[in-house]
Amino acid sequence: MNYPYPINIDLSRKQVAVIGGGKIAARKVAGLLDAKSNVFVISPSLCDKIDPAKITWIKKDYATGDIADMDLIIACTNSRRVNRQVTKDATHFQLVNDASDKKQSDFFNVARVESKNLLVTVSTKGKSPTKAKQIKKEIRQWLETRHWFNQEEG
Ligand SMILES: C[C@@]1(CC(=O)O)c2cc3[nH]c(cc4nc(cc5[nH]c(cc(n2)[C@H]1CCC(=O)O)[C@@](C)(CC(=O)O)[C@@H]5CCC(=O)O)C(CC(=O)O)=C4CCC(=O)O)c(CCC(=O)O)c3CC(=O)O
Ligand SMILES: NC(=O)C1=CN([C@@H]2O[C@H](COP(=O)(O)OP(=O)(O)OC[C@H]3O[C@@H](n4cnc5c(N)ncnc54)[C@H](O)[C@@H]3O)[C@@H](O)[C@H]2O)C=CC1
Repeated sequence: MNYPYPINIDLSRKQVAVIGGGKIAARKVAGLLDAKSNVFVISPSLCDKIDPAKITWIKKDYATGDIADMDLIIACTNSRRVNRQVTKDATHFQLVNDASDKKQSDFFNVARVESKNLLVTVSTKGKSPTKAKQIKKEIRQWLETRHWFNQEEG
């Protein structure tokens, strides 16, 4: 992604589909629940890091048509073929993240540092997620030395 357009999205009134129920799905689901979105997981299995009480679990293999009513979609099965099919099935008004192939993604997830009054996000434009994670940690260490970052008021 050479020309990213950064935005913060309010997902609290949106339906988000996560295809796949493994470790990566668990990370994406955690962020989506923090954002108060309505999460639907489409997957035959669910790892123990995803609480079925907090999502709608559609217990099946992905099939065309499953994402018809979804606003935002994250494809993170361990099959690149299935993930690619999800991108193919999406309409032009749905945004898809293919966690296994950045070239097939309309949007990327970002690393973040957050407090009550501040949100700092980090992206390497898809070049190195591990580097984004490391830079996030360094930014957090610096921010934690700033009084206003830790302030609860204001
Ligand atoms: C393009 C993007 C799309 C997206 O997922 O949105 C993407 C893609 C891919 N990631 C891969 C691997 C890893 N990703 C992580 C971690 C994170 N990845 C995240 C984002 C993004 N990852 C987007 C671009 C971000 C940017 O612009 O910098 C973070 C920041 C946010 C989040 O996931 O929510 C989160 C850190 C969260 C945090 O700690 O804060 C780790 C490390 C770890 O898990 O500890 C590894 C293993 C090490 C390695 O392999 O490098 C692979 C290869 C998969 C394979 O092997 O097939 C692909 C596929 C590809 O590159 O095509
Ligand atoms: N973007 C990112 O941050 C990262 C992405 N990845 C990618 O994510 C993929 C998934 O990784 P993990 O979660 O660790 O794999 P995993 O093996 O833990 O989980 C895979 C999940 O996909 C489900 N699944 C398989 N076929 C399916 C189908 N037809 N329909 C619906 N669900 C199906 C399985 O039931 C399982 O729940 C990796 O293969 C890799 O390509 C890996 C690391 C980081």
